Amino acid sequence: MLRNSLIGSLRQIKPILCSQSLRSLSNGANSGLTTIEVDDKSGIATLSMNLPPVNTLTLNLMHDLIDSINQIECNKSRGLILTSSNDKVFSAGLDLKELYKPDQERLKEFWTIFQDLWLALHLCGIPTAAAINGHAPAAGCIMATACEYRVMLPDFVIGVHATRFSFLVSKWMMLSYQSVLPRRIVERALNQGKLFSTQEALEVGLIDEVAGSKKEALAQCAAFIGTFDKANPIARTLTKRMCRDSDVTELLRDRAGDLRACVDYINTPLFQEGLSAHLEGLKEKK
Ligand SMILES: CCCCC/C=C\CCC/C=C/CC(=O)SCCNC(=O)CCNC(=O)[C@H](O)C(C)(C)COP(=O)(O)OP(=O)(O)OC[C@H]1O[C@@H](n2cnc3c(N)ncnc32)[C@H](O)[C@@H]1OP(=O)(O)O
Repeated sequence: MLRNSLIGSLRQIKPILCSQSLRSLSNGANSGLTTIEVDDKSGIATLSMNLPPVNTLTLNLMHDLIDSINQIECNKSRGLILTSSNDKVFSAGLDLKELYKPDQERLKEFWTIFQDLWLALHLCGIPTAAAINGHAPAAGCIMATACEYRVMLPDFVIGVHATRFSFLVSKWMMLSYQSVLPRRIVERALNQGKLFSTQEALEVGLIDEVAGSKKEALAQCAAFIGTFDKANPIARTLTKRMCRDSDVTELLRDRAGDLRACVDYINTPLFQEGLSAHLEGLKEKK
């Protein structure tokens, strides 16, 4: 709902018709795969992904994330921290099972909701930060880069390793990565299929800080959100959208074209064979 209004006019202040009262953050119509906790003192909302074992982005989890982001914005929270209830994995990225020999209509729905989630995070009017308390490969990394700040715990990996399995990424996914890292590093990392360790991610600037524990990561994210206290919230939101306008427009100008290209690519033998080998590799790990 919110996203549609933004798609109409990116520069407008979102015409939110939110009737919910502050802090009444129930998970209403969603599947309960996310939880929202609002800190009474700071007014900052922590949004946790809670889909065991590894927070794969299924249709339901993506739906719940979008719903939760909308709720948090509507309830005038001061900021949003995205994190995971799992202490080893932030998110394993897209649900690979949805991409293997897919039902064509469901695949379209799946890719469209992934586009929606990316837009929801990119256009979120309030300050956003990711407390990356576990591995964040592929779309897990893309979600983190859609936030404004990233704090990560040691000894995990983050990055877009798509080429390792003959996957490609859409241009808007690359732009997210490129909004955080210099283009030459993105080009190399994407082509290599590189997963950065926490320390490497800090050194290249993919993350902003390292934290010793989840509690510290949440505190560091909250401190970042606090840095906007002197900014007028409406001016801040409009400025954020202006800064992100070209990346968002890249997707919005031809969402249907992106969907077609992705569906076509996912159906190729090259993609399906790479995916099959990757799924086998995940099984054999055990
Ligand atoms: C021009 C047009 C452009 C065309 C582009 C179009 C489309 C291309 C699509 C490209 C999109 C890319 C974005 C993505 O996000 S794709 C997803 C990539 N993600 C991964 O490869 C992550 C794989 N997972 C892991 O590496 C590990 O699971 C881990 C996250 C490091 C966690 O390790 P660990 O804690 O040891 O857990 P397990 O490995 O044992 O996993 C537990 C369980 O979960 C299953 N699983 C893991 N990840 C996924 C996944 N992404 N999807 C589905 N299932 C997953 C794993 O198989 C285990 O299952 P079992 O317990 O049943 O064995």
